[in-house]
Amino acid sequence: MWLQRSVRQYSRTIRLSSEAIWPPGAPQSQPHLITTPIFYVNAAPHLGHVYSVLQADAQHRYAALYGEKTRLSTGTDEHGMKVQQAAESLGKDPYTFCTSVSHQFRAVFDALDISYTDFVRTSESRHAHAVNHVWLQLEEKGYIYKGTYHGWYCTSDEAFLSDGQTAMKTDDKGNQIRVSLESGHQVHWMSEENYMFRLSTFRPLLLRWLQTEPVRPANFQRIVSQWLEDELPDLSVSRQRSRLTWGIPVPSDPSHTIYVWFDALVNYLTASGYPNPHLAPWGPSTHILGKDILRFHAVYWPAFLLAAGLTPPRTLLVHSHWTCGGVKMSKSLQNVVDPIECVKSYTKDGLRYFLLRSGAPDHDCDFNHYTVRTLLNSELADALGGLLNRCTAHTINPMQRFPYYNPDSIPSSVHDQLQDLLRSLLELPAEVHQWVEKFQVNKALEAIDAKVRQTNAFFQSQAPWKLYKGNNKEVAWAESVLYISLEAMRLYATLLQPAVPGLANVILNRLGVSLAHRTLKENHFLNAALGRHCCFQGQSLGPDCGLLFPRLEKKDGEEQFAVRKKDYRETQLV
Ligand SMILES: Nc1ncnc2c1ncn2[C@@H]1O[C@H](COP(=O)(O)OP(=O)(O)OP(=O)(O)O)[C@@H](O)[C@H]1O
Repeated sequence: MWLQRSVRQYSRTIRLSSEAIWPPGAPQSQPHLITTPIFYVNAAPHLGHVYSVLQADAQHRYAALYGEKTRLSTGTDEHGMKVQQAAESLGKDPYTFCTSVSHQFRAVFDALDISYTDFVRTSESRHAHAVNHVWLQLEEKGYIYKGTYHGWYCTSDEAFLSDGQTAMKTDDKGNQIRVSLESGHQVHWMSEENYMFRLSTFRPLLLRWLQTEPVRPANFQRIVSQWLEDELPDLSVSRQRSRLTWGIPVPSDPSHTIYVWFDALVNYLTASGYPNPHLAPWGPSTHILGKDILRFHAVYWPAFLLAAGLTPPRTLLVHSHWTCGGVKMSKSLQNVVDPIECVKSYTKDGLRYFLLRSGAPDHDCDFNHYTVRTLLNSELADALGGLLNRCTAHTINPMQRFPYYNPDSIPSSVHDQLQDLLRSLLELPAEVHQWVEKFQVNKALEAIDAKVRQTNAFFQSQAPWKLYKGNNKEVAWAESVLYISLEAMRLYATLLQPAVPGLANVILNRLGVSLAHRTLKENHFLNAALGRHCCFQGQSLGPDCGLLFPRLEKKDGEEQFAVRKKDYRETQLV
């Protein structure tokens, strides 16, 4: 609250006529906003972009498991020099070029079942309206002034850099060039009269915000703390229009174009409906982003929000990079993997599972097809698919139902093993919750996989198919083993919905679980084993779904597919 200005103060500074755009109505409260970065449309989407979006989608779907309403916003960042140049090189006008690439991003997100509730294009008029509005507020409050920027500019990253953020390198032609230390891209000296934002003023407030530990995992929070140890220079927030025409003009001075990162970051406000006076202005937000854009989100963005009298982000969830041959997968290096090709090879849920299960937020991961195939075969085809098949196969479950659990049937020799299994199953939702909170969905999936294997081992050790041939007590124990395994499967499928919604849906349909029983809110598992009523006992299974995830075979030449590999090591510095 110490950061939030009143709605009245916020609306007092409105100069543009919002009434012309939004009809009058009562302000509505805003559900928590989860966002991906918006993606720069200078080239087609690759697997790295998909990873950011999948992480956000998993957070959004996970909140829904607990009945929490969130919104998920993504989109495309369409202004700036790189897009202007990419369009020129193809002889297209920038808007036509942006539209076609933006559609490609959207098609990829749709192919992966990303449940976004808004897709913002920065070329939309609602976005220009939001950007103008923020700019005018900042200008009116004296946070924007005209000055002269002297310093390094990296067009590739659209970033202003200090001397210390650059280094000299020798390019492949033997020339000495200056590059950004962070990205390796070449920088150029720039001296230009433009508009400056008083970033320096906001250092104390940013330090206070940082005390709320908004940046996760902790290693990235430490990086931001280090940045804020030094004084912050003011930030150039415009380019002369004569140099950059493809962008939003400064509202009070059309001879300048608004800096592309100022423009892009405001997309999060656009997604919240800002500056619609009939909506609550800006609620809690969680931004998911790659580590390459941490400074923009952890320094500039909260400063812009604070300057506009709005609350800084509640959480920044930062992830590391996918690499190809040890080098960051990136559009400009062209060492990219095509997500659509991957969906064709591994299925939508296969790709989702691999990326979320293998990608780690705190360190880079290398992509290769052998690892994908091995992981999916082991965890989805063999372990998860195997368990589903075991407890639903007609030979083992001829009645095709959840059987009754009988505590008197438990053999004394199995007592400890059963207690262990039940305890670990009942602890699983809390364990998963803790990993998701820490932005370690990979660990959450690892925990689920471990329990799937434990359940498989339990099933195998009890061999219910043999017990069915024995006495009444043995048959009752066989039914109890089946009940526990089906309930475990129901738990896994429920918890897997945020990561692999399609596969989870297949499992829950096969188990005959109604939509009302698919959340974690007021949904209990293994009730009968805990001596409580369980509505699933005696309930029929759903229709047979066949193999859950057929094993993947190695394809000839798969090493080449989708990796459009120029010699990126050579091009890295030019
Ligand atoms: N290799 C990657 N691994 C993980 N995430 C990535 C990767 N590349 C891009 N992203 C995600 O997409 C966001 C936008 O990336 P961007 O559009 O700059 O892609 P890029 O391929 O690095 O482009 P360029 O080569 O032009 O710098 C990143 O901040 C990050 O969230």
